[in-house]
Amino acid sequence: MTGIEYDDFLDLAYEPAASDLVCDFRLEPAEGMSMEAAASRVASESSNGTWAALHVDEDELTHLGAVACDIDGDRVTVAYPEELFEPGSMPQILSCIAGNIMGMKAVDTIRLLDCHWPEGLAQSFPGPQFGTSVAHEKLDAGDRPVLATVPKPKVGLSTEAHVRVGEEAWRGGIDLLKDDENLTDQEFNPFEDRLAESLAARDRVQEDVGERKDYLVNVTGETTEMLERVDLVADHGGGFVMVDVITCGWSAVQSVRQRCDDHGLAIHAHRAMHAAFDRLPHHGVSMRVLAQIARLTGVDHIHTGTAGLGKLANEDTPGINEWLTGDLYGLEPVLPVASGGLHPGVVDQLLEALGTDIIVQAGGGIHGHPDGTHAGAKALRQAIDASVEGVALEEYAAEHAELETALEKWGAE
Ligand SMILES: O=C(O)[C@@](O)(COP(=O)(O)O)[C@H](O)[C@H](O)COP(=O)(O)O
Ligand SMILES: [Mg+2]
Repeated sequence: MTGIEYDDFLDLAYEPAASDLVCDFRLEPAEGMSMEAAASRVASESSNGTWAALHVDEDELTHLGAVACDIDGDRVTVAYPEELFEPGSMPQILSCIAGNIMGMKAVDTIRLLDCHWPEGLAQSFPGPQFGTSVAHEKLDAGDRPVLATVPKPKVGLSTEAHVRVGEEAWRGGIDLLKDDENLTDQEFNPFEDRLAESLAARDRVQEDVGERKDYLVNVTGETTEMLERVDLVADHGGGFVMVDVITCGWSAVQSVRQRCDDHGLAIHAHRAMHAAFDRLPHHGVSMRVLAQIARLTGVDHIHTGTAGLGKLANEDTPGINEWLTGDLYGLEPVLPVASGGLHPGVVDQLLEALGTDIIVQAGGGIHGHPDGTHAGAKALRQAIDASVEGVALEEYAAEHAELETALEKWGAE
């Protein structure tokens, strides 16, 4: 017989094995609880332990206990044996490292900060099908950022109006038209009509301007319905789908990835609701970890923030982007998306902070242009061209009226 109790899950001399999944947490023990005691409870409850001491027949047990192996201030490192996990199942992994421990009384707060993925477990996931290569495999962005726009207002436009706005933006220099997160298949703008007519407009524009364009159509919905929408996108000749990965859940993302593999479609990951997990610095799951999960499960692009330049709060965009594009056992890199409150006046600072291997999305920053969508799109493209060429926006604006008007309207911050 062997006994299993909380103290068995703490070993500060333990060196993680190469095959272990190693997670970094920030935690505040409950009043009267030591950091060691709290750490052992985190390791226990997130692997195979529980609050009562257990007595199990040695012959009947596979040792799957995690180990709290380092404590540094409010940081605790826990190493998980790979046998604990079902290869290729993100929901199962999260049920361990971000499951019940998030609600334990033993800690006042707990945040999963970072994960160090072992090769075996990482490679049990497909990773992106295209990743950063979409910029030249599916579009003609070359060395500049890919440009995207969401028609605004977010919802309520008829299909006809949506397509008109898209065509104006594409003709103004935008590469990707994108649905907003709350536009799916509503009566005022039904999914298949919107899809078919937008792609027809895309084809007209491509014919005229000689530059590839595409559409990030939002397929988000019930999983079976979502997979049928993915098939429809392929039937109509689209190259991309958009999925809201947090609201859908990772198992749905994994199903969409498989279906997109069949059709050669790229996946744009929007992340509505991410802030419910990552906004509070002492609790939840960091955006860094959410981005890691997104890369493993196979999205090609994901929103990661604007390095503080936009309207939404974000954490460590440069660090997350570095992880998304760095080496990971041969998995494709993910193209980060900067979006939210952006306009031509901040483009130079944005590229300075995040580089050019990104997607820049502007909705209000294009459709709010005083001269309308087409001028707004031209102004954003001009700001990008100026910044890539290293010319100051104001100087470039002197020769480009649309950019000049945008700078007058929104300034350079
Ligand atoms: O609805 C919006 O707010 C946006 O369409 C941006 O519109 P604007 O360009 O008009 O601001 C995006 O959903 C956010 O950028 C998502 O946030 P994040 O990129 O941080 O995930
Ligand atoms: Mg939106």
